[in-house]
Amino acid sequence: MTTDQNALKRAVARAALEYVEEGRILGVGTGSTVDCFIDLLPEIRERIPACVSSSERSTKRLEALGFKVLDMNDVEEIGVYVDGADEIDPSFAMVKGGGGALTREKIVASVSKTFVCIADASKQVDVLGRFPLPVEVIPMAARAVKAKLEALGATVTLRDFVTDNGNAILDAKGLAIAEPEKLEAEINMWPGVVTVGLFAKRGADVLLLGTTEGVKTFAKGE
Ligand SMILES: O=C(CO)[C@H](O)[C@H](O)COP(=O)(O)O
Repeated sequence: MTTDQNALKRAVARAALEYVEEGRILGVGTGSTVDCFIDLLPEIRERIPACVSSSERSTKRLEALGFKVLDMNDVEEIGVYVDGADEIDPSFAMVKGGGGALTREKIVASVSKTFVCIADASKQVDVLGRFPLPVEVIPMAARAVKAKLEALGATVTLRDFVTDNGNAILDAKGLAIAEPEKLEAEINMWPGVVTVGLFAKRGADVLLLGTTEGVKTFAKGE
């Protein structure tokens, strides 16, 4: 990653602070952009009673800074969820899971009112699929799910990684994802699939995009 890209990540992380609601539980995602966001949170500590987090990695970082991290089962609804993306298309559908946290990310996103995506400009695409699509699977299903992804035309690799949930990740390269919601629904149905890293049915609501001309803000449907 270049220094420029890092600067863009820090800029969108700072812009996301404005979306943190006073007195409400904050949903915190995972990744290098979110790390920048977490590192800025002490500046607005008094606004944040507690957080929920989408990974052990973010939980550790939050707790090291003195934030309370709640169990998702103790939380009914989250106001704002701030997370990154590996790709985002014009309909605000995303590919996520480059950091391996896709399942918990989807769970937190599903109970959040507003999903604020923070991303540098390199993540914006017309059609999803340039970034390999991560699929979290129960380990015994890896071979069967790999074969199904290959039948869709993907080149699939088993990531050398164990998720926070004890599962495996397949990375499917070479899919041009013209209908993300349809593909998300299809892959979700396969036996052994825990989560596909397509966030189309529940995509982002706001995109804060880091560009060389500054942070651009987009709202879904505008
Ligand atoms: O989905 C994710 C982790 O599972 C991340 O949001 C995604 O990989 C983007 O990460 P980064 O901010 O490091 O580019």
